[in-house]
Amino acid sequence: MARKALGPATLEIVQAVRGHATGAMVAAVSGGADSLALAHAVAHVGAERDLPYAAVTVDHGLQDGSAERAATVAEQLRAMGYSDVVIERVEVAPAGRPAGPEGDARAARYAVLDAAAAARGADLVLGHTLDDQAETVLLGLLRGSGSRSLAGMAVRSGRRLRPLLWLRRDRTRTACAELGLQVWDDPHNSDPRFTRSRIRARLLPLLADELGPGIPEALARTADLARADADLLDRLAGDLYARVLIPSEVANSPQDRDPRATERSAELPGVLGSSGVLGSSGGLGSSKDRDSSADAGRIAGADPDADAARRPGQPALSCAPLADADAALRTRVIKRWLTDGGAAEVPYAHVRAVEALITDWHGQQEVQVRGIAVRRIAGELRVVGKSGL
Ligand SMILES: Nc1ncnc2c1ncn2[C@@H]1O[C@H](COP(=O)(O)OP(=O)(O)OP(=O)(O)O)[C@@H](O)[C@H]1O
Repeated sequence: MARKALGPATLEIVQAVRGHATGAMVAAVSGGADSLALAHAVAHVGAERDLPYAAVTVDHGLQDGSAERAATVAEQLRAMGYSDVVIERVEVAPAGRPAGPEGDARAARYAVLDAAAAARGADLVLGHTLDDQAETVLLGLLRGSGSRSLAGMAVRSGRRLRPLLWLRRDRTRTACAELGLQVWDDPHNSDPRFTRSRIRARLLPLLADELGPGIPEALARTADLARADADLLDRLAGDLYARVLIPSEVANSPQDRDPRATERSAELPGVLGSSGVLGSSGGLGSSKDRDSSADAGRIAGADPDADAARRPGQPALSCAPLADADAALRTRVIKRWLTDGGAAEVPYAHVRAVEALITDWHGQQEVQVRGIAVRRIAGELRVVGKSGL
């Protein structure tokens, strides 16, 4: 690698990598300005510290000429001093899957990038910048997400390292100009069909025009604060989950059921016919023609049908301690339990409907979540089968 004086933007990026490099590194390089500037810095720091370094570029095969582009990126990397350069061709699943082609491409990309880093015992070094972080936070806000989503990306997450997360994107472009690197601009990044592209190209510039500079930095700060909160809450929720989870052997044994629920349901014959929230068979109203005494028996665990419908090997959740818990922890526990139980994705409304079985219990029927059906039986939440949702 040529050893001439580094330009100011290049030096900033090298400093960022110096600040986080602890061992072998694999740079993930798309050929855009962020990852090319990053790749240069990884090679620079690897050489000066005698750390092994490699680079991977992923060809998703989604655009014409993608193979040639990947070959060009590989050439640029070798010219920077890389001897270990890998072009990974990935198959992206057909459109129509829940994540869509973008999500599929991302999942396939991360799978090969993570594997390349793991095979070398290296950190996977990614070129996300502060602007990417700001866009992520805005996307989360606009979707009505919780603090985990607002938390965006961490500089380090396992083997994944994002040393440029506190640098503005224009610095990487300037660095590439300083280095004489030819940058590839992904047409997807400016394609107005993608929400992220519109946020990048229109919304953030509009916010800067209307509110002045510093918005991306403020959003990145929001991510940092939200991440600290989300980490704490996730840890506390993990502890609570361990306390309220009833292993499947116990959950499936009728004699271990909470007798208080039996008493309670016996006191509530008049409301036990209420229809399950979000159930495919009904809305929120009560179905008057149901046999409330049969429901009372089912909730008390005396109905053999309820036993037959229960999924074997599925742990239950104890309702009483969850009723006393803070909502932030309760909803996290519910979401995790539903996901562990086989729910594909859990929309907020479904978490709230399951939560109502704990906090607003009046004998509801089963709640249908994505992929599974949940009921409260004898003071426990149980997965009782698959849902049609
Ligand atoms: N085709 C690719 N090959 C190798 N690395 C890539 C590729 N595309 C993206 N990367 C890596 O991921 C970083 C972020 O790129 P980009 O924002 O396009 O991807 P992303 O991972 O989908 O990000 P996000 O999670 O923000 O959507 C790049 O700087 C680069 O390090």
